[in-house]
Amino acid sequence: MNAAMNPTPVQPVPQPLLSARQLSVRFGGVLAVNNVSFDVQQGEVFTLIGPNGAGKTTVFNLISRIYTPTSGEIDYLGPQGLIRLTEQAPQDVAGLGIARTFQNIELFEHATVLHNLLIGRHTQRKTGLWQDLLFTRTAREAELKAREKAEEVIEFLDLQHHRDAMVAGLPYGVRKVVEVARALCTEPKLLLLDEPSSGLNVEETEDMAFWIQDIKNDLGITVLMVEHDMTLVSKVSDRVLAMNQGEVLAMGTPREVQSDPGVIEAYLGSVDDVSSLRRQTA
Ligand SMILES: Nc1ncnc2c1ncn2[C@@H]1O[C@H](COP(=O)(O)OP(=O)(O)OP(=O)(O)O)[C@@H](O)[C@H]1O
Repeated sequence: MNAAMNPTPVQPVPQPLLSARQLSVRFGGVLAVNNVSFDVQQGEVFTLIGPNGAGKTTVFNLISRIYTPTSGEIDYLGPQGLIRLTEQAPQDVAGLGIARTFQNIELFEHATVLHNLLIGRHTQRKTGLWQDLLFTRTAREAELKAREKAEEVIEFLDLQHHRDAMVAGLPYGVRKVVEVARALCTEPKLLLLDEPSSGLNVEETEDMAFWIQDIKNDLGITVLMVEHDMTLVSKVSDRVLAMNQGEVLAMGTPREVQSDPGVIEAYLGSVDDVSSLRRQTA
């Protein structure tokens, strides 16, 4: 058999988990997002950075379906195959394997850590109201599975010590981890983290970086985050998308984006800021 009859096998290109195409969002006279396209690959940590008002949160809210784009679309490789995410109802997003945390923690303050996790898991429940009320076998099995998952996540994120504590009494850094835990209880394919380091001190931010790496490496979950702390961004991101005034400025590895002249000028502003960024990411 000659070489022409036995060609080198072509490696299949992995399908992106999420593909945003030419997204634009207009709020009255403000073009918050202008023709933004990007792919998020399966298993990567993809981070949106940019100065205040760049449009990061708006892009984030398009993915979690809080907003609908003025134009453009987002495709997503969900548990049932490729779907047009921008056509899904907001309340269906969690059921599609997309979980999120919030910049300002949104937990039930007067419930324990375990109960918050069980509530988070509720989006996965396939049982109906009557099954739950009558506590049928299916409902019992779902309840058992929810508890197993919650315990597994508590152990994974080292929250055993806080398992039965009221959220209201926990330090802020622990609450941030509980929010991540609640999201993980839904067994997401895509985890959206909105400024995971906001409000955390240096040590807590380092811990958060470890958790994000473990979530990616040990659980194989794809992470898309908005983040300002460049130390955290550089440590955990595979790729970074820098935005400014609603537009894409640069996309690439943290190092590539950080040395992009457009990013340095628009995002960092001054030479002092650039040196401080280099020190942080060295
Ligand atoms: N619901 C809204 N109604 C009107 N304007 C909005 C709305 N949401 C965002 N904007 C505007 O869109 C632009 C982009 O805002 P966005 O919150 O997406 O930026 P950001 O990059 O997340 O900023 P930050 O880092 O401060 O959170 C800003 O000019 C903002 O004022």
